[in-house]
Amino acid sequence: MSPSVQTIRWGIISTGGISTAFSRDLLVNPATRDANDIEHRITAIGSRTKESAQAFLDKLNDLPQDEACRWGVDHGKLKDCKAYGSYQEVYDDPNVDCLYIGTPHNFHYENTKGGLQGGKHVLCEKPFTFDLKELDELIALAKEKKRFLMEAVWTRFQPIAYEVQQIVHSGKLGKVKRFSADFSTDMKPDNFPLSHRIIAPELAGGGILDLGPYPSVWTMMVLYHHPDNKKTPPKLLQSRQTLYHRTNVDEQTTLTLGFEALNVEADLRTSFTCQGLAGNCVAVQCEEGDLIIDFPPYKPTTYHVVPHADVGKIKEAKTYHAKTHPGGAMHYEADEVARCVRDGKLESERMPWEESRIVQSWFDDVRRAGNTVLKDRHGKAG
Ligand SMILES: NC(=O)C1=CN([C@@H]2O[C@H](COP(=O)(O)OP(=O)(O)OC[C@H]3O[C@@H](n4cnc5c(N)ncnc54)[C@H](OP(=O)(O)O)[C@@H]3O)[C@@H](O)[C@H]2O)C=CC1
Ligand SMILES: O=C1OC[C@@H](O)[C@H](O)[C@H]1O
Repeated sequence: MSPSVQTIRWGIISTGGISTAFSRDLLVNPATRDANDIEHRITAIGSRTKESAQAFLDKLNDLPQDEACRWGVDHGKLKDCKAYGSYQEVYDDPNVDCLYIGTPHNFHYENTKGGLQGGKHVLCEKPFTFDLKELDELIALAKEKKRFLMEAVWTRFQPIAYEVQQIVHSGKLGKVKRFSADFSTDMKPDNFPLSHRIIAPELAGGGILDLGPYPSVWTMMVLYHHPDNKKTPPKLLQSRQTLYHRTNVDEQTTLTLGFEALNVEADLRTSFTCQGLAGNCVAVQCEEGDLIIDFPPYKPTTYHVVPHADVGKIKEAKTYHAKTHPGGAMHYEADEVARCVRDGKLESERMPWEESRIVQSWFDDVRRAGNTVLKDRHGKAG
C-alpha cells in the first residue's frame, strides 16, 4: 500500500438493510472505480445485541466469491473487526476513525452526537435529523470536536449526478422553465407491522423524511446549484400531506418550491403507496428541450435529452446510460468521506452542511403545515 493512500477505519452503527448495503460497498476494490488514493476497512460493528453484530460480521465474512465485495474480505479489509452488543462501544473504540449510521430517523441525532463525543468522524444516513434544531446542534458539536460530519446523500456522488448537472448548467438546453422530482414507491405498507420504521411515528416514519431526500437532492443539484441561481435558497410556496390510515404519518406529500432567481417552480412529490412513473422521476423542462431521468431517483442509471421540435441546436432525442462501477454505488460517498478526512475538512464541498440545513428546513416547514401525527413533534436537541 503506497503511503499516499488514505485509510479509513469504519465503525458501522446498526445491522439493518442499509448498513448491509453500505458495508458491502466498503469491501469493493476501490481501484475498480479508479479510487487509488483510498482504502476502506471495517473495524467495528455495533448493534443493540452482540448476536446481531456477530451475525452481520459473519455474513460479511461469508460473502459469495462471485460478488465484487468479496475482494475486501480476501484482502484483509475486515480483519480483526469487532462485533459489539452496543453502539457506545463503537463510539469508544480507538480503532475506529469514522462512523456510518444506519439507524431509523429518530435515532440519527443521538447516534451522531455519541459518535462525535467519542471523537469519531460521522457519515449519517438521510434524513440527517428529525428537525433543524437537532442538525444545528450536531454541526456545532462537529466544529467543537473538529470532526468531519456529512449526511449520507449518496446520489450526489454518483457519476450520473455530475453528468446531469453539467448538461443543464451548460445551458445547452436553454433556460430552465419548470422542474419536477418524485420518489414514489408502492411499499404495500398494509403488510408492515405497526413497528416498521416507514410507518411508525415513534421512529419518525412517513414519506417526507424517508423518500423526500431524493426529490430534494435533484432539486438542490439542478436548481440550487444552477449558475443563475447564485445559491439562493428557494421559498416553500405550498405543501400538502395525506395521512396513512393506520398510523397517521404522511403517506403522500407534495410541495412546491419557488426559485425566484431562476423564475422556476419546482414540484416535489413522495408517496409510499403509489408507484412512481418508471420513465420519469425527475423532469427538467428547459426552453429548448427536456432532460428526463428514469426511476429510481436514488440511483438512476438512465436519462434522456429530448429536444423541442424546431428550436435550439439539439435535433434528436438521445438516451444516456451513466457510467457505473462494480458495487452498489454507496462507495462514492465513502470515498468522499475518506478524502475529506485526509484533507482535514470538517464538511464536504459536494454535500455541505448548509445544503442539508436547507432541505431539513423544508421538511420542518412541510410537517408543521401538515396534519400528521408528527406535526407538533420536536426533536431531542436542547
Ligand atoms: N441511502 C439509501 O439508499 C437508504 C437509506 N436508508 C436510511 O437508512 C436508515 C435505516 O434504514 P434501513 O436500513 O432500511 O432500516 P432497517 O430497519 O433495515 O435497519 C435499521 C437498524 O437500526 C437499528 N435500530 C436501532 N433501534 C431500532 C429500533 N427501535 N427499531 C428498529 N431498528 C432499530 C437496528 O439495528 P441493530 O438491531 O443492529 O441495532 C436495525 O436493524 C434510515 O435513515 C433510512 O432512511 C434506508 C434505505 C436506503
Ligand atoms: O433511502 C431510501 O431509498 C430506497 C427506499 O426504498 C428506502 O425506503 C429509502 O429509505
